[in-house]
Amino acid sequence: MISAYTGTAVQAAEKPLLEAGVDLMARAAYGLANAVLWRLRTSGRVYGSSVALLIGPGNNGADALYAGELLSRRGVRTTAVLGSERVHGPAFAAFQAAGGTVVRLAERGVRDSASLVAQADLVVDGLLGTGARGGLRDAVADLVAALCEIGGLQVIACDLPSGVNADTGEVSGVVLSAIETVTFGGIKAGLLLPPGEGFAGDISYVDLDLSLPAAALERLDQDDLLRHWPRPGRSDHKYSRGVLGVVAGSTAYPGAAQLALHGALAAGTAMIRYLGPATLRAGGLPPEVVPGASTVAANRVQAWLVGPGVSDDAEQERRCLDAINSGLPVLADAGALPLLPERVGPQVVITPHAGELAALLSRRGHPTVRADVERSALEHARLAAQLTGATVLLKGATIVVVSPQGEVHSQSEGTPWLATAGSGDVLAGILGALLAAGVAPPLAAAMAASVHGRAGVLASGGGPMTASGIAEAVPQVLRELFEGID
Ligand SMILES: NC(=O)C1=CN([C@@H]2O[C@H](COP(=O)(O)OP(=O)(O)OC[C@H]3O[C@@H](n4cnc5c(N)ncnc54)[C@H](O)[C@@H]3O)[C@@H](O)[C@H]2O)[C@@H](O)CC1
Ligand SMILES: [K+]
Repeated sequence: MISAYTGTAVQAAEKPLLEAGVDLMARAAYGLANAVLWRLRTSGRVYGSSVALLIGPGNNGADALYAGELLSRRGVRTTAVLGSERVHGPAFAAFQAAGGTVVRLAERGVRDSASLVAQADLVVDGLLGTGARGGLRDAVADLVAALCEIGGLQVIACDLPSGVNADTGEVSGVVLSAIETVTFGGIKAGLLLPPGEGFAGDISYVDLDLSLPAAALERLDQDDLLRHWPRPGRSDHKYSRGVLGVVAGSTAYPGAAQLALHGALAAGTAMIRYLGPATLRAGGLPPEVVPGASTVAANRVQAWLVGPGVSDDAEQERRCLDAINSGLPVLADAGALPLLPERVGPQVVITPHAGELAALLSRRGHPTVRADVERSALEHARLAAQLTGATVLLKGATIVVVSPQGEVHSQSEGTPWLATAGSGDVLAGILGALLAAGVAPPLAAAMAASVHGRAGVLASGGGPMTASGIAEAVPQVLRELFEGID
């Protein structure tokens, strides 16, 4: 499990150590300098290479300056570009004493400074850290905009990419994309949330031995999947493993039902009862799927998956609503989202993409458009969880899961190739399988997101794939997970 924290929580945890005289900054700078040295070494040489340091007014700039001091002492040509008048005095003095060159943005100007920085082998972004309020401003913003336009820079972010909110991952204004972020004391939640994660690159963690509070966000890893993924025991039979009821598809969209069913079967559901249009029931279903009784109440299941491909079909919509109101664990996706009652119980999971979440919030008196959700994904997912009472899985390159109790997960194992028609239906199937097996909604949502992403990577192999391909890859992902146990 990867745990992440708010900037405020990390700062509060630093306080007692700082008061006890522990030089946390030296440890942070040492970790940062080592990350830079490793990058320089793997790309050729350390001695004689050049590193540009972008320096802001606070302790984040100080970390970068102290790292610059260490690099200078290793024979790296270091140039600090000071973005503001204010700079951490002792760090600045140490950097100069080690032979670092200083350039002031106000004197050198944006264009000249940008071309100087662009010539360096590596750039360290030490402009803003956890003390930032909003994004980069004025000439510093212009400098970063110019650097983004030049492109191709190898940037290492100090603690977090400047302009990314440490707590929420929101991005204000222009941000330099890093190949790596070296973060101190605790991984900041904003590095694992969209859109901030997209700027962070690889995340390296420098442990400062802080006593941290409960995590603000958790990300499941391979061990968590292995620990929690349901596997049949010797005494299990097809019913005891959890029966899933599926209300999906319509005459207009039969494919969505197929994909959701494939997803659920691939993820290990041993018994599925399907409710849908007669055309699909009469031969269009995977052979493993059992046609269910026509009403929700007449089917014995452990969980429901409702909504994929449900459109303009009053009978299917009625079933979706009955399933949502059944009191059983239920995943409501796509066509079921507009049918969601004002409030539901915590056994309900919804899986909107940004546009669907915006529509759901707008229907509940919070006018929202897709771009708002994309800009501050966590805030909107959290609001939807509070308003509806459901666990919310917000789809995207980084998937965010928020429970009505406020637990936050994020997963981003996927590949951009996953953005393909039907991919969400397969995800719904995987998640439905977990709910039917009795996994609690927030954990089920995070595990489904993780396995869907992994299956996408496997199916893609670096190229295009189909949604069916994702479902076909799921058993292999699980086989690799279970390898060597039992
Ligand atoms: N507390 C500590 O001793 C440690 C802190 N560490 C570093 O310290 C950082 C936090 O330091 P600070 O609290 O000084 O925060 P920052 O380095 O983010 O600087 C905040 C200062 O910048 C100014 N500022 C805020 N928003 C701005 C904006 N949008 N544009 C321009 N200026 C703005 C404000 O004057 C504020 O005082 C962490 O990110 C980390 O890099 C590490 O060295 C580990 C130990
Ligand atoms: K930074």
